[in-house]
Amino acid sequence: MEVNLNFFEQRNNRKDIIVNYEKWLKIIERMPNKKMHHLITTNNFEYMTNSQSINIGNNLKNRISIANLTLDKVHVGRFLLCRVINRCAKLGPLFTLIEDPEGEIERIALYNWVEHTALPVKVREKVLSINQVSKFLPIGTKLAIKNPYYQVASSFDTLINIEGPRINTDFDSLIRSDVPDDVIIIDQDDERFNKIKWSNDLGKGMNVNEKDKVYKVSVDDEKRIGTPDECHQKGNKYFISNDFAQAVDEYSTGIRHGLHNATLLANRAEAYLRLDRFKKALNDVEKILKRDPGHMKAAIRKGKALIGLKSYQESIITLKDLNLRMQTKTECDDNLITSIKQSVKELLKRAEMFDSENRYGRYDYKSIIDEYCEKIVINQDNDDWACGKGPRLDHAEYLIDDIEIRHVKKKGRGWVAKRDIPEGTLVMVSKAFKVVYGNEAPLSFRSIDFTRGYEVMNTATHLELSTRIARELIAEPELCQEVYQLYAGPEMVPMEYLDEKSLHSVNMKRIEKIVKYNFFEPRDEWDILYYSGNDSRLTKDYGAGLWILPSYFNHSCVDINIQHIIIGDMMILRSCRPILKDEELILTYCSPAQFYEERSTRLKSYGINCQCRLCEFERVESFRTKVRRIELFATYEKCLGPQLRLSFHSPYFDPSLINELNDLIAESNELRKDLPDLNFLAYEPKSDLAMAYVKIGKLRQSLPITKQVYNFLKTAQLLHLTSNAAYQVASRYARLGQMKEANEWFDVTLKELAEPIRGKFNEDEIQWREEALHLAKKLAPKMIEGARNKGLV
Ligand SMILES: C[S@@+](CC[C@H](N)C(=O)[O-])C[C@H]1O[C@@H](n2cnc3c(N)ncnc32)[C@H](O)[C@@H]1O
Repeated sequence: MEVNLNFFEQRNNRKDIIVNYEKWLKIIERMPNKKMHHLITTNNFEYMTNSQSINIGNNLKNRISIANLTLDKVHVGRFLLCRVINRCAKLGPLFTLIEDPEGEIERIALYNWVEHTALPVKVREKVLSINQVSKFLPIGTKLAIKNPYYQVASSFDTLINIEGPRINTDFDSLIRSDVPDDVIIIDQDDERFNKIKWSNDLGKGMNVNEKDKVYKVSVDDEKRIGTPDECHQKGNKYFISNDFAQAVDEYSTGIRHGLHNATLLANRAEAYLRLDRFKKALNDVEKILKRDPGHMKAAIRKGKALIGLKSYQESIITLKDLNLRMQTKTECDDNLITSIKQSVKELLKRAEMFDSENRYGRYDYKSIIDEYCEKIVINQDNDDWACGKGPRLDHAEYLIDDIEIRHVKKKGRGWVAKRDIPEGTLVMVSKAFKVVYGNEAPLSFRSIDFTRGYEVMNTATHLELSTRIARELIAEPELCQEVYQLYAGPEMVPMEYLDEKSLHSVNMKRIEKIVKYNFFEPRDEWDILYYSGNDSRLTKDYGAGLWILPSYFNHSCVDINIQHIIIGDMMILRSCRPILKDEELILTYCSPAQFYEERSTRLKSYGINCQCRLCEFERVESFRTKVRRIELFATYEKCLGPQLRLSFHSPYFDPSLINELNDLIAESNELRKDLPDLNFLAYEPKSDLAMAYVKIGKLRQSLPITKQVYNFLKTAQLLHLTSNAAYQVASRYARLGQMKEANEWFDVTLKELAEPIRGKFNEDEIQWREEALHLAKKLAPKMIEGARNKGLV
């Protein structure tokens, strides 16, 4: 990392460090809760896991002072004796200022410590005020930090800066510890440390008062415990402001002190539902219904909780029963009853839809795409989803009965066909276990990982994903096994060898590995956002998500038989060619259009030595051929391509470019003559060649080349590009006035766009065009606008 190290040569003096720190605390104090919440979400930048056991007693020989810390070094086997001299703040880690006995002071960041050591599970997701968090380490608390890491970190200001740090200027020094067991709180009476003289007085009122020393606090401690009624009101207040976790806390306090209170339980159930804690919601409503089977709100919430728990049939029974009871309630048919009747009807419809999706794979793709387009909108001013949770869609999962997970030679587990599967079959619909979209990684950590230098990567998104998975598992430990059974790399023992305790406890290291080997990237597949002028982070940063069942598909660069499409948080997987009984189902983890070196570097990081047709061929390709292909590519990327793009947009087109393109294509064909269906280098120059002929008015010459591009993309299975290629053929026919052919090719375009999502249209389907057009209008509005101008729509 290129950090201006001069900075450290003139370390700020004690007073400046304190003043800066306090200024920073003030900014945090004034920050709205919502933004704080965004900043606290990343909490795991682990630099080491094998903490060394150090004796911090005997003669304190392993003690190191701040002045002796070396930058960018983990001081393994040493410990830093220090005491807290200011208040704490928690963003990702817990930050505070410390001084050592020599009187040197420094900022410190304790990662994971609050989560593992001090904070009750139920308050982990909350934003803690500086006063609340300062109770963990009151001023004067003495600490021994084992294996301290003196790090170059972003300055405190940039931690809360929307833009993130400006490399080279916004860096500072920081002592950090990632392993909670490395942070030892020293008892005031610990004799080993009593003889140590501290060069500074903490000053009046700064000595730690034993009764202030609260290492395990609950946010509730601050409040007087109210009556059930007060808790109810407070809970409702939080509920209305969408703070459902806090509302649950209030209702829970009320329930604890008010024995059985149906209203509190019903409200808490609704708050749990909003937090997707369906089991807890179900528990609450079951308690109510046991005493009062006629409690309508409880019955509705039971229906909702059962949908959340994927017990669709049970939900339908509950809701139908309620519906029946509602019909008889004619005598008191007031507004409330009418609105409950309406809710029950709608909920029942949803439960029936989920049931049909889940059992038969019957999805209404039109409404799914409508829902996606509605939910993907981002507020222009604040980068937040216009629609609450973003494009997380409300649908059930589906798994065909014709496939199963089996052991596959040299690949571990994989999906295998139990029977023959025709092309275009829906084999699976999966909802993300957790997903982080490009705009959701915490602001200041989005594109730069401070610990690993300048590399711009999606690691911050991966860490955010790991953190969210960990939080989910903390709340629902029974889900651990679902996640832990996924491949976690060669260095992690398979789940079968984990003991009972490990099967139910959150293991961040394992989660990070699982994310590394199994993540998928949700992206704007159809450029809807791009074309709608939405310049949000979502168009630039890919997100990352974990989908459980799709994680068992193995990879091949080419000749795949499964195509996967991500719509919001929903992954749709279809066969893209016929699959035979006992054949493995494979999809691709990377684009075959990349060079072998790029692909194999990425695949190596997954431990894959790919044996596909393309990799096998490219591995033995002569060095000369390889170099020539790279040269051709460079010529196209750096010279010819940009020149062409300029010419396409200017009134004059230089026809000599056509010769250059033809030469380049001919040579790349020659280099790949043994594998013509996989000459990925040629298809972009070929598209340009077709366009060049259009430009000089030779449309007839352009047509066969455009068709070749389409056919190549189709056989090479670059299926996300085929609809656009088909559209080029249609438009060229339209320009020639051959409307019959133009319309035929526009039909191909619509099918290429819609079929990966909704499956093959039947030959005799009359309405197919209407449905395909509906999807195309939503997903490719720009293309449809063009088609309309050409008289194709
Ligand atoms: C997402 S998982 C796929 C399921 C995995 N095979 C399992 O047993 O859970 C990815 C891992 O599967 C293995 N894998 C996937 N495709 C492979 C291939 N073509 N050749 C060898 N190993 C492969 C690699 O170990 C890779 O890191």
